[in-house]
Amino acid sequence: MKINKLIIGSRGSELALWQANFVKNELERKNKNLFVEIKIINTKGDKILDVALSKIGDKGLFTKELEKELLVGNIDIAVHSLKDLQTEIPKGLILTAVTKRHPVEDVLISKKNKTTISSLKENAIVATGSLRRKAQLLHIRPDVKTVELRGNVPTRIKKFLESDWDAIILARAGVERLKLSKYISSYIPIKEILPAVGQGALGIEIKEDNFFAQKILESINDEKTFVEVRAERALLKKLEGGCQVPIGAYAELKRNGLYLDAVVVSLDGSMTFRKKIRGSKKDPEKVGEKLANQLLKAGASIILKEIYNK
Ligand SMILES: NCc1[nH]cc(CCC(=O)O)c1CC(=O)O
Repeated sequence: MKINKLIIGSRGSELALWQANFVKNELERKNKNLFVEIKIINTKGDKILDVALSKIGDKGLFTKELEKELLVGNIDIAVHSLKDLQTEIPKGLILTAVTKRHPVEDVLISKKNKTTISSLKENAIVATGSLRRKAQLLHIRPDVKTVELRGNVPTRIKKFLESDWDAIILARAGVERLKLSKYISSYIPIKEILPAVGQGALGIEIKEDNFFAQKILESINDEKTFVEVRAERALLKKLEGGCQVPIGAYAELKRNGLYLDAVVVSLDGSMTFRKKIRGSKKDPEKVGEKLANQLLKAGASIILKEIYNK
């Protein structure tokens, strides 16, 4: 009996390892005689911990080292949080599969249960490193003061508990995967804060000529999620955004079509452009590009120009 082996490369954070182990277990469950090993690879994003993400401004901060290892053949599979994976995949690599999405929304963590964005006290202090969260939050609550927050998910929660801040915002997916749900005060409705493109899904990258890995990974691909995130990623690509731009988007494949809802917000929250369209699931990229163009035309181009020129 032949035993086949695949090597997953993963960042070393607790969340990344949870995700890599999830993929390993799913692959081994669905493919008898397959053995999957996990190899930890440190990325620039894991090393630079004292600078605001928005200031490092480097696309592929959490992914480049993993991609190098793929290209030289030291690993077969890179597992990423899809939202950290840049829209432009390097030559020689492909995004071959995405896993079924976790609930996509962000959550509010405060020191009191059930706190929501609207029930935060006046002039509350909210910590977040994400321009997307900050801008959308300020749009609803211009009185709120935001402060920078970085680090892995458990570190951010720890920093929060030791601080005098009123709340922090995190992705529901990461908090729930690490079994930290008891800290969640409320789920933030999509109509208040749109998630990051790809939030809640795992993106699986391989070398384009690794046909064995490609075949095996079909077993864990979720086609519905793939169609949704293709629309979201096409929108982001058209808006030329990396992970550090105030853009939120959420696509949903329903019986009667592919819906895409997206927003571009100025950094201080004062200006916002939000639109939703429905298109065909047969061409998700077209849906993403169409909505991006509509947003640009409506005025989002002013916001993006200002940000990219900085
Ligand atoms: N930017 C870091 C990051 N990348 C993926 C997740 C959570 C998992 C996901 O959204 O899929 C997080 C933490 C967070 O934003 O709270």
